[in-house]
Amino acid sequence: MDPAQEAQNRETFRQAVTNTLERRLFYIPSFKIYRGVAGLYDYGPPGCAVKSNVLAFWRQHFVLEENMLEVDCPCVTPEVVLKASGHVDKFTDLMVKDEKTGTCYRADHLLKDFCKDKLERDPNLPAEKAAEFRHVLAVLDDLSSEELGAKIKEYGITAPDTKNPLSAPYPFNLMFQTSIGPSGVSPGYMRPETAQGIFVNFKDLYYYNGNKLPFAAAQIGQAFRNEISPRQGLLRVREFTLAEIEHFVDPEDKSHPKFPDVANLEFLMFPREDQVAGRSARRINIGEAVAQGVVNNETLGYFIGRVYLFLTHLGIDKDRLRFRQHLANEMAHYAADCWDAEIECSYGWIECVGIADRSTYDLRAHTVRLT
Ligand SMILES: Nc1ncnc2c1ncn2[C@@H]1O[C@H](COP(=O)(O)OP(=O)(O)OP(=O)(O)O)[C@@H](O)[C@H]1O
Repeated sequence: MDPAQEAQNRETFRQAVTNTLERRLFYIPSFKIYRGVAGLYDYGPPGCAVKSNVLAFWRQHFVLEENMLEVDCPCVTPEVVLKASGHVDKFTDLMVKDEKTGTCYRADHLLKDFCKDKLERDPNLPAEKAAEFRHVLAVLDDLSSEELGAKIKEYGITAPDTKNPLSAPYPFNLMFQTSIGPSGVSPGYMRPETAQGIFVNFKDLYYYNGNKLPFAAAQIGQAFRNEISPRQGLLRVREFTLAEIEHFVDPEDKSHPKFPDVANLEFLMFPREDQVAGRSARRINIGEAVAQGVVNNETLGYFIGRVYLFLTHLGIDKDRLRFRQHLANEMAHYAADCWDAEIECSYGWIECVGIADRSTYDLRAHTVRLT
């Protein structure tokens, strides 16, 4: 089937599924009677039931089976915590503005849409150009602000709704700001991740664990990100439930006693080198990936394996599940190595779980702030 027809069929199928889910109240655009707010959704009765089943299984698979220490921390977080963690200065996406209307777009999304559209819908695209667009898609997350701006200019990309020219890309902080208390002098943010609640409690949790490493702490709760232009339905929203684990390990010894339990698993992996070279994801044995240094250490490998088991038990097709290593620039400000579990759906490969070796970044950051 030609690519344009395939893209059209995918769109029609997705529309049908979306309509059914909305009609049956799996989810509803929030504040719909007031015309809604982009990126905010309510779950109706069946949606609540699915969500609560998934979270119950998550708690069983990770927290209970691994004896993790569960915590439950506030969503409103004082600025000092998120300043120390780096989120105030670095939790940004690159944004471009329609120069006439001021409408904002995520710069990387516009470039991605442009390249995908050319590849899918232009039957006369020369092979050389097709290879170039494929390369841009492969390294998209690695592009700097200047490189993104240059590509947008080179390809003549304009605002999707008006075709007006776009500004140069600039960073936009994704956190919702607020103030704590009536005086307005105590700034705070709605947490963009639940992990910081675990890090600031590290000392007490370590004590609770008998002053012994390794141990893991877990938290399920709401996270808030003021996404620039949310789309893709429930996949990219401004408030969502995160289930996070922080596993604390001796930085000099990242072996994991239960690694042999997962070492024989084999699944699709997409290491950094393969992405840059334009190769496809391939089946790799996780034991070998760790032995060859493709995955940095046993602890990271163990959790990649456990996430694979979690997702496939939930019913995710193993042929549509891959673990993709972050490119060098793509990694969040805190990560030393990072692998995303991505699931292929009608929007393409979508990140569903991030598994990062955050090294000592967070504990150091809070320690430095307090000394
Ligand atoms: N706006 C969002 N809406 C829904 N889920 C999200 C959103 N942002 C992140 N997630 C999910 O939370 C997980 C952990 O977030 P993480 O900080 O790793 O995302 P991220 O790498 O910042 O996302 P991206 O780079 O795509 O913006 C992701 O794997 C993703 O599944």
